[in-house]
Order: sequence, then structure tokens, then C-alpha cells
Amino acid sequence: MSWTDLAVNGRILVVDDAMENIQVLNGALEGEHEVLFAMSGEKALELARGQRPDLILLDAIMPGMDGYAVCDALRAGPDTRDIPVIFVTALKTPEDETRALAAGAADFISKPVNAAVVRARVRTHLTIKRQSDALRALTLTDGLTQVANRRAFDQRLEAEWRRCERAALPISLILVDVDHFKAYNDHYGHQAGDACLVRVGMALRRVAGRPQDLVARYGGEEFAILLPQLDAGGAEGLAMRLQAELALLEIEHATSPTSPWLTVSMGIAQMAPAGAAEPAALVEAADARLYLAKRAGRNCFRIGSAS
Ligand SMILES: Nc1nc2c(ncn2[C@@H]2O[C@H](COP(=O)(O)OP(=O)(O)OP(=O)(O)O)[C@@H](O)[C@H]2O)c(=O)[nH]1
Repeated sequence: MSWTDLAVNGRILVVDDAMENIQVLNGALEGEHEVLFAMSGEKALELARGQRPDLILLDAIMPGMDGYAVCDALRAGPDTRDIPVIFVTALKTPEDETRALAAGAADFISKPVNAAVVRARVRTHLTIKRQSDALRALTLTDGLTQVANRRAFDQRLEAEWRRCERAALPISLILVDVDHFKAYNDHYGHQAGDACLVRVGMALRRVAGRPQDLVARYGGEEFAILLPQLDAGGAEGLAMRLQAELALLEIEHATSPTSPWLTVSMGIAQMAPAGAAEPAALVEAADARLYLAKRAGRNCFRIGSAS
């Protein structure tokens, strides 16, 4: 995608309680973007959460939940707080404008709207949104393997932990450590070691394929697979599939005392987030099992429930 493409093909949510206003904005945008619309604040929030628009054009004054309240609710939601909002309103005073900006709006367009101005503002904010999304993705991705990095893992662990706690669901974690990787580097060279980590990361992604699963590079030759809504039995099945997937790759490791092929050791832990327990306990429990797997001779996993 080139930089000019960033300004078009967005998903724009238009929120206004008057159909004629929606039609005017739709007419201004429909050739360039996908337009969704809502006629109340409540419906706008539902669509924002479910459809993840790139940008919201929001009427300030609506019966029931007004634009300011919608803006507050969007900012409070982890899934919606980064969606830029442009207020579109008949209110014109500097106080109105300041209030909209203070509520978190990115910009302000006065009614009656001019189609060319709407199109231009939407292009500008869509471009900014996509650039900041790309930047955020970069700060959360491991440069070598392209899986999530440690920072992304920490953030997701915290968020998924809370989610599973609210829904009374289990959460599992597998720590995956490449066996005898120092020997691999020493024998094949650091660049071959890098390429090997890339292949392991890809294999992990193939087996942890549910949308809520997260594969991350946890440290040098250690990966983490975060598995929300999965119990220890499910995590164990996944660990076995990963062993099979790596075996298929047949990555030669001539100096490994464990196997002629590259292998991994895994520590698996499951918890039901509740009470005073903290996410770090899940990592500690998986790490303790990983240590046991290494001690047991490597190329295996150990599993346990943390309390
Ligand atoms: N090529 C490459 N090597 C790395 C990278 N990050 C860490 N390593 C290497 O991974 C090796 C890890 O060595 P150790 O912690 O001794 O573990 P090990 O040799 O795998 O032995 P066990 O874990 O006990 O089976 C070190 O030699 C690091 O230099 C990386 O990004 N690329």
C-alpha cells in the first residue's frame, strides 16, 4: 500500500439522528469509502465495537446519548479508544469546539457540511490513523521473527487475564525454549541461528491459529504462546501439534546431544484468573514447568495448574 492509498477505502461510521444528514455525508463519502451509519449513540457504540470503523463522524446533539457521551464511552473502551472521531455539528462557538476536542475528538466540522471539505478532512484523518496504526504495530512486533514482541505479550497477558477473569474462563500459557541453541549457533553460525528462530516462530503461528491466541518472542531463543479460553488439556494438545510440526521441518542440529533435529522444551501452565492472583503467576508457573522439561532431558513438555 502506498502513502496515497492510505487516504481511501476506509470504513467510516456516520452517526446522526437525522436521516437527511446521514444521506448528505454518505453522498460525500460513498465513492471513496465504505460507509456505515447509526442513528443513536447506543447503536454507534455497538457498531464501533463490532465493526471497528477506521473513523467516526459524530453528531454532537442527539436525543438520549449525545455525541460527547459517545466520545467518552469510545475513549474508555480498549477496542475503540484509538478510533478517531470528527464531530459534525450545527454548534459553532469556540466553547462548543473546545468541548468536542476536550472530549477526545480529533477534529470538528460545522453544519451545513460541504462535501469537498468532509472528503478532505476524512482523507487527512484516515491517513494519520493508518500511519499511527502502522507505527503501533511496529512497536509491538519482534523485528527478526515478526511475531509479537515482549511488550505486546505483556499488554495482551494483562488484557486477556482481565477478560478471562470477567468471563470465568481459564487461560493457558506455553513457554517454548529451543534446545541447545548455543551449540546450534556455535556450529552453524549466528545467521543460520537467526533463520532458525524465524522458522520456529512461523511454526508456532501455524499451530496457535485461533484469533485470540498470541505467539510472542519472550526472550532470545524463548517464545510464549498465550492461550485465552483454553484449559491445560487444550494447551497440551497444542504442544503436541507443535512438536509434530517441528519434527516435519527437520531442521538439522548435528551437535545436539538430544536429537539430530532441532527440538524444543515446553512449560505449560493453566490458571483460572480470580481473586488476588496476578498474571505474573501464570508466567512463573509455566517457567517452572519449562525448567522441569529441560531437566527431564529436553524435547518434551511439562504441564501443571498454577494456584
Ligand atoms: N542466532 C541467534 N541466537 C540468539 C538470539 N538470541 C539469543 N540467542 C542465543 O541463544 C543461546 C541460548 O543459549 P543458552 O541460554 O545457553 O541455552 P541453550 O544453549 O539453548 O541450552 P538449553 O536451553 O539448556 O537447551 C545463546 O547462545 C544466545 O546467544 C538471536 O536473536 N539470534
